[in-house]
Amino acid sequence: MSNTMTGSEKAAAAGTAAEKRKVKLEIKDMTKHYDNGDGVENINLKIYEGEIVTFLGPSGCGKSTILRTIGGFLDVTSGDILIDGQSIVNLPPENRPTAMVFQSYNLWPHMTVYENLAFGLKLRKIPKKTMDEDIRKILALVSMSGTEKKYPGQLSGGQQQRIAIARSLLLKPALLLLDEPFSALDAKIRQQMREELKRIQSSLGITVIFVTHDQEEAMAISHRIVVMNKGKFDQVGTPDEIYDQPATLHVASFIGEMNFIKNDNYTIAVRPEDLLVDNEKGEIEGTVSTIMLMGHYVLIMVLVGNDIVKCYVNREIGDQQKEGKKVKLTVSKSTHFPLSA
Ligand SMILES: Nc1ncnc2c1ncn2[C@@H]1O[C@H](COP(=O)(O)OP(=O)(O)OP(=O)(O)O)[C@@H](O)[C@H]1O
Repeated sequence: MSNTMTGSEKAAAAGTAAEKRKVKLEIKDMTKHYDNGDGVENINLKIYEGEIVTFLGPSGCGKSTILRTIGGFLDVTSGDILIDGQSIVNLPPENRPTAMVFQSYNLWPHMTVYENLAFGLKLRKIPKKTMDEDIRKILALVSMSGTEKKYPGQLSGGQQQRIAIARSLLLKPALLLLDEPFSALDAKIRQQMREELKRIQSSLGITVIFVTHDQEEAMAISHRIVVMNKGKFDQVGTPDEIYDQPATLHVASFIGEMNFIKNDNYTIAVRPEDLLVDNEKGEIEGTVSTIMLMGHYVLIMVLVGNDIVKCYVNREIGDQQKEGKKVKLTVSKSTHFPLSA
């Protein structure tokens, strides 16, 4: 995609490309209410072949509920779910063309890696020669060649999760469902696993639905993100679109760093990197309260009225500032929300 495109042009281009692709999953007016009334309401969504779509939102917003209704672990209250144009809501999980990977790897501890991987294939009566070949290939794909004889207890968390993903992929699902698959892993391994997942997904062209409450993870791996809040969709869009044009205050506050500056009519949402800090020119007056060197950039906290406004500036500009000094800020890009929103 051209670097000269604006965020909205990129989003439109991505949208057009998505429209041309085959719809893999369609959720139509789906509602799932638990007995206590909690759940999700009137969910509508199309996911296209070869996409990674992430459900992102705070704990309890309904991400896992939707994933489980797709996987068949929960019945829907009303509405329909279709994969490749066929309704799946009346099928048990084992008859759906989906495979689910959970946060806890769910490998059988008494079985070797090979036996864990072979289990589902044996149930499908796949001939041994084909099975061995498939297992060899999938282990290579998840960078775990040569581990066939190991037991899960002899593998690290990240390695166990690679095997769990390999096990799901062996069943050649139409849709791979991943429920917070990396949240038990430490930060560095987690980041590696994101890259691995993207590589695996693009080499197989498989359609993936990913659930996380980690916005950075969602931004890093997704073609599109569904931002959820209290059982509903707040916004569905590409990472660029969600970051540059948040549709609601919730999306604006949930994704990335954001300042909220109120005037008489609006709340102005402005990212720290979209504020220019100057000694003379600028529309907003404030006083530098703190300066922090963050590595390749500097965080300047500016007191505006009673609010602290965060600004990211380069080191050259950072070096010109001093705590206690009066400065002026210019907003280069922002989103306005009515005060009642
Ligand atoms: N089995 C259940 N019975 C009753 N209510 C439930 C049940 N499972 C979930 N809920 C409620 O439904 C809502 C959505 O829960 P869900 O687990 O889908 O959220 P989530 O976004 O996946 O959260 P988390 O990130 O914590 O897993 C919450 O209010 C939760 O309390």
